[in-house]
Amino acid sequence: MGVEIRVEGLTKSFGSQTIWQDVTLTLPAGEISVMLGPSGTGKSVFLKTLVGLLKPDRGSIFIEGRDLVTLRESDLYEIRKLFGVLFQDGALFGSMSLYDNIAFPLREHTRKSESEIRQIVNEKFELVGLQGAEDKLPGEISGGMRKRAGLARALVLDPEIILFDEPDSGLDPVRTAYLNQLIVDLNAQIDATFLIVTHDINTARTVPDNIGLLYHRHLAMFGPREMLLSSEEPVVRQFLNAQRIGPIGMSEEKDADELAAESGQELPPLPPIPMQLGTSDGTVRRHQREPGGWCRDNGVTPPPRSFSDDSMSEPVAS
Ligand SMILES: Nc1ncnc2c1ncn2[C@@H]1O[C@H](COP(=O)(O)OP(=O)(O)OP(=O)(O)O)[C@@H](O)[C@H]1O
Repeated sequence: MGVEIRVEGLTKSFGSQTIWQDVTLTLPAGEISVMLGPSGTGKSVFLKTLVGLLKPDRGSIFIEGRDLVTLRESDLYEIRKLFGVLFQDGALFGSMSLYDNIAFPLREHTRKSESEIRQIVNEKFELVGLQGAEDKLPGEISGGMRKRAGLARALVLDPEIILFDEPDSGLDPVRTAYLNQLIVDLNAQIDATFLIVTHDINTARTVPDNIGLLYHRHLAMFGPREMLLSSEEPVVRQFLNAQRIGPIGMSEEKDADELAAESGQELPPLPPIPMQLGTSDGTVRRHQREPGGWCRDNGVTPPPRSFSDDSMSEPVAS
């Protein structure tokens, strides 16, 4: 069914380098959330902290009423079983067939028989559309297939929460579109809580229920997709619309001179809010919101032509 993750006042640093501080957000149960941010803002560190691989300096991560940050290693082990993680490169063992890679967590963490394992592994192969590739080695398949195999492995212990670390990295736009569709279909089928770290603006604009933006060592905003896509907040507006004008510079923040030079320039209008990507068979996800619902409920007028079919054909350059 998916579980809620409530993050409160989370702060992480390495030595004297603060990565982010005071991050507070709730990943709603069963919903798809995306975390965005310029390179190096600590998105991967955030994922690793959620799953308990890194310890924060301060703050709490509540899952099912327990604070992960204060748990002993033995209890943390139990909570970690709720998570499936798709790492950037799939993190597959190069010398094992895809079948053995995907069976690995079941052989390591359960006492299931080989025939039970076969049944589960076959089911996951089918779920990610990799039937027939069981005997291949990771080096023999394309990057897109490796991501699918990594996803099948992340699913094998039936997680309640799935973390995707840049699922689209290294994929061409067509493969990214297929993977995004798989993510949405999967969410409809298994109803787990999804968090996706991505750089891909089109993914961020169309796939999730919620969007977060890490910037300059803090969480600039987190909330429903329509809230961020209609936001006039300069950093959010610049990032989600892939524009040069705004506070984000080439390496970090722009300095005062750079900002002054831009001060007379008019910002391009907000592009239409696209329709959210639906499931491939038309079934409605349990947490899917009605298009325009957030804007209407909050008295926000969305940009012209939002939520129309032609808004889908206007991808934002990323
Ligand atoms: N184990 C570690 N020890 C010390 N510093 C680290 C460690 N892991 C990450 N960092 C630093 O934390 C910062 C954030 O890294 P992270 O990989 O989370 O960024 P990111 O937002 O995911 O970047 P990108 O979008 O480029 O993948 C970087 O400056 C990185 O060098």
